[in-house]
Amino acid sequence: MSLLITNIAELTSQDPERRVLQDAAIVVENGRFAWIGAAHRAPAADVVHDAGGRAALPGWVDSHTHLVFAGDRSAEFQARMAGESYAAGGIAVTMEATRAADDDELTRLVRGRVAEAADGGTTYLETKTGYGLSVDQERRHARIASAVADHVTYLGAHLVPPGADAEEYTELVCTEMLTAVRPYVHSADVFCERGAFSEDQSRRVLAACRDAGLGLRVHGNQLGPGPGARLAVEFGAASVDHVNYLEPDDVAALAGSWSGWDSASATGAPGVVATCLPACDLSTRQPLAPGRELLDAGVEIALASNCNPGTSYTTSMAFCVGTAVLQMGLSVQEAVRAATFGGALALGVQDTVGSIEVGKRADVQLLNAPSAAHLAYRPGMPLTQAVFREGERVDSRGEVRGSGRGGARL
Ligand SMILES: N=CN[C@@H](CCC(=O)O)C(=O)O
Ligand SMILES: [Zn+2]
Repeated sequence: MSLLITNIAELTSQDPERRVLQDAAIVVENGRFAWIGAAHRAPAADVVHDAGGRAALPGWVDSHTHLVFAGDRSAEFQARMAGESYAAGGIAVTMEATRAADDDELTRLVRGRVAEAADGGTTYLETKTGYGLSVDQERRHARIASAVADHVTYLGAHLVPPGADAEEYTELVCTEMLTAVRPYVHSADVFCERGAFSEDQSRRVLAACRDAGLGLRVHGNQLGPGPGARLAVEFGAASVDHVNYLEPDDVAALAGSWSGWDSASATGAPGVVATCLPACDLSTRQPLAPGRELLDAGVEIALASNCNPGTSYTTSMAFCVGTAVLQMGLSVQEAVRAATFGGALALGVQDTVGSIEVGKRADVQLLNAPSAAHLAYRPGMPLTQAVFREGERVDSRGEVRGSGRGGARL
C-alpha cells in the first residue's frame, strides 16, 4: 500500500543536500520514502493525506532519555530554582522510588512517556537504565525499556548506590551486571563526573562494555570541566552528552574525531557526536552547551530531551529545538538537523532514520505551521499535528494509533 502526503508548504529534508522544498509531496511505500518532490509532479498512490499547507520535517530522533523511573522530584527542582545546585546524589531518590514500583506500574509509566514523546513528533527513541543500580534491578529496567524503546543504553554507572563501595560497585557494573543486562541493550554509558564516576572508573566501565560488544556513550562535562569528552574520543564513543564545560582541547579533540567525515555529503567515518541537552541546562541553571562553537569547529551535534525526573522532565524535542535557536545561536535548519539527523548519528542509525530521503524509513511529522521556523518563532506551542512512523500514524490524534504496534510502542 502506498501513501501520498501532499500539499506540504515546506519540506525540511535534512538529506545530504539539506534541501528545503516548497509546495512539496512525499510518497511512502512499504514504510519507506519512495518519492520526494514538487506536489504538482507527485505520482498517484493508494491513500492520500492532505497536509493542508503544513510544514513537514523528519520525526525527531531523541538520542538521550532516562524514561524508566517512578517518583517525583519537583521539590528538588524548586529548591534549585531557589538557588540550590544540582548534585548527582538526587539519582538515589529516584532509585528508591523506581525500585518500589512493580513491573506493571513501571511499564505503564514508561509507555505513557513514550506515547507523550510520539505525540510531540518523536519517531525514534533511546532510553537508558540507571535508576536500578543493582544487578536484578538494572536487568529489570533494561527488559522494560527494551519493550518500548528503539535503542536501550546500559547506565549501571550512573551513581554508586548509597552504602556501596565505589570500587566494588564499578567492578559489579563491569561484570555481573553487564552480563545481566546484555541481552536487552545496544550501548553503554557512564556518568563521568565529580560525585559520580572518576576517570579511572569510567575507563574501566567503557573498556568492559566495549569488550562486550556494546556501542559507547558518555555523560560528560556536565557540572564542570573534566575528562568525559576526551574519554569519549579515546574510546571512539558514539556520543558525549551534556558538554556544558568544554575546554579548547576538548573541542579540538571532538573536532579531530570528525576528520574522516564529510559533513557536506554526510558520508565517511563518523566521529563523536556532541549531544546538547538544552532543557536540562535550563532546569539545572548550567550554562547552555556551546552548540554554535562545536558546529563551527566541525563537530556534528545532536539535540536531545534528556527526559528524566531530576534534571529535565520533558519529552519535548520542539522545546529543545526552539531553545537552541533562541539561545544557543543555531539556525532553525541547524537545530532541526541536530534533533533528527544528529540524533541518528549519535545512535549509529543515520543510514535508516533522521532525514527524508528515498529509501529511508518513512518517519515524518507535520506541524500546524507553514514552516519549521515556527518551532522557535512560536516557542512552547504544541505545533506537531501528525506523526508518521514507517508511514503509519503513531500520534494520538491519528485514527490508527497502536494498530499492530502493541499500544504505545513507538
Ligand atoms: N547527569 C546524569 N544523569 C541525568 C540526571 C539524573 C538525575 O538527576 O536523576 C542527566 O543526564 O541529567
Ligand atoms: Zn542523561
